[in-house]
Amino acid sequence: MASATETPVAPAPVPETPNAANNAKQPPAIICVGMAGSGKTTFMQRLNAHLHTASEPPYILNLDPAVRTLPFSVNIDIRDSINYKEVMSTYNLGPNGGIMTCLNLFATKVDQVVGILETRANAGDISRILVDTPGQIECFVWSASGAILLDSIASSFPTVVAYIVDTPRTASPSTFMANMVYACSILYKTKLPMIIVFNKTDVHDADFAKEWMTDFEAFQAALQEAENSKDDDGTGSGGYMGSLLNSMSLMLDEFYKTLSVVGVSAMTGQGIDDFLAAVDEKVMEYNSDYLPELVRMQEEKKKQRQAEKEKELERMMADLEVEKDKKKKGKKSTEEEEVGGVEAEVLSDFEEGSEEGEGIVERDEDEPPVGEDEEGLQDRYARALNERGGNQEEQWADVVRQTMG
Ligand SMILES: Nc1nc2c(ncn2[C@@H]2O[C@H](COP(=O)(O)OP(=O)(O)OP(=O)(O)O)[C@@H](O)[C@H]2O)c(=O)[nH]1
Repeated sequence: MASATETPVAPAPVPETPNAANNAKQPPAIICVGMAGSGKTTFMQRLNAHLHTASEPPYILNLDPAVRTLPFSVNIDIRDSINYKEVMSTYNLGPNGGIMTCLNLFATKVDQVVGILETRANAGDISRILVDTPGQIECFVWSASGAILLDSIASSFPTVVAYIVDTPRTASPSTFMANMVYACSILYKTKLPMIIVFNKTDVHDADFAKEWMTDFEAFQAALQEAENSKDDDGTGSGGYMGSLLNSMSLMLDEFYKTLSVVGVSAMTGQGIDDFLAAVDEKVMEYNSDYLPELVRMQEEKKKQRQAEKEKELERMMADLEVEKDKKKKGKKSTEEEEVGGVEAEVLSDFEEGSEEGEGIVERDEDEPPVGEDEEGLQDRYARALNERGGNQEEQWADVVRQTMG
């Protein structure tokens, strides 16, 4: 079976270094992630209706290729450019592989998508960008293409992740903890400001969750109670599970401090204003904490790429030099062959350890006797000096020029 990774994955586009001042003025992008059935689509529908009523129309982006129908109109839809069923059958993929492959294909168009968003944002006719994502969170958050899409949006717009939680199904300490660990992993992966949205509060109030997140002892008490009985999953939390949850809740205490928490009902619209207030708060956090870090990281990447380019150039130049040297050497050895081998002649003049001369090279008959040549040169200097007037230094310079030249 072909794997999703065999299909083209977008070469990580290099988002332009974000302009901090410009980014701060852009409308916020809200990325809705959450487990299947948590109510992402219904939440987006409610948010869309709410913003339209307030005459602040959002711009909607759907990144879920597998969704059949959406109860609101979408401005950019992954399904318009990629057919999920066709991708599955072409590449012989299962549902998750199909989603990942669609995202991979769509990520190759991310520049166009961000370009469209920027044009609309600059025209000033959108208040927020809402992004719906597949319920299979890992297909989006942990995939290369998901990261490319997120990074590209986040480098152009103040971006906030809204993690939607199905509140009634999170009422037991163990499922609550599992959800929080998942949220923590998303925060760790995206490094974006996050809002935990406890949805379906019309069915189950989210106060218990807020309490567990702020009061460690309250969570411990709930844990103890679950240990003593069977929790609503019928699994219980006794034994090692209890102590594991205990330690995890301690660890997550720090994580909770970085979050905004709101309870909403996508069905009734309750809590939507609180959510929008939390978005404004997180946009401030994006501008103060995330953006400078993003700029720093992208500057670093740019430098790294520049250094790599320079290294590549150096290597290329070195290769060229080697080629040149090789050519020169080739030429020289041909010349040497032509003149009968200069090196061979030199070696024959210095017959090391030979019986006749013990390493002393005998001079040819036509060579002047040793020392005569040097004396001749000195004589010539002296003669020239005597022939010239002027001070000694000038004379000497002239002589040197004459004799050497
Ligand atoms: N009572 C109640 N039900 C809700 C609420 N929000 C969503 N639901 C229901 O939860 C179910 C799942 O909602 P969706 O919006 O499709 O959830 P989703 O997260 O988009 O699902 P996937 O696209 O499959 O990941 C639907 O039956 C909704 O009607 C809510 O606030 N209250």
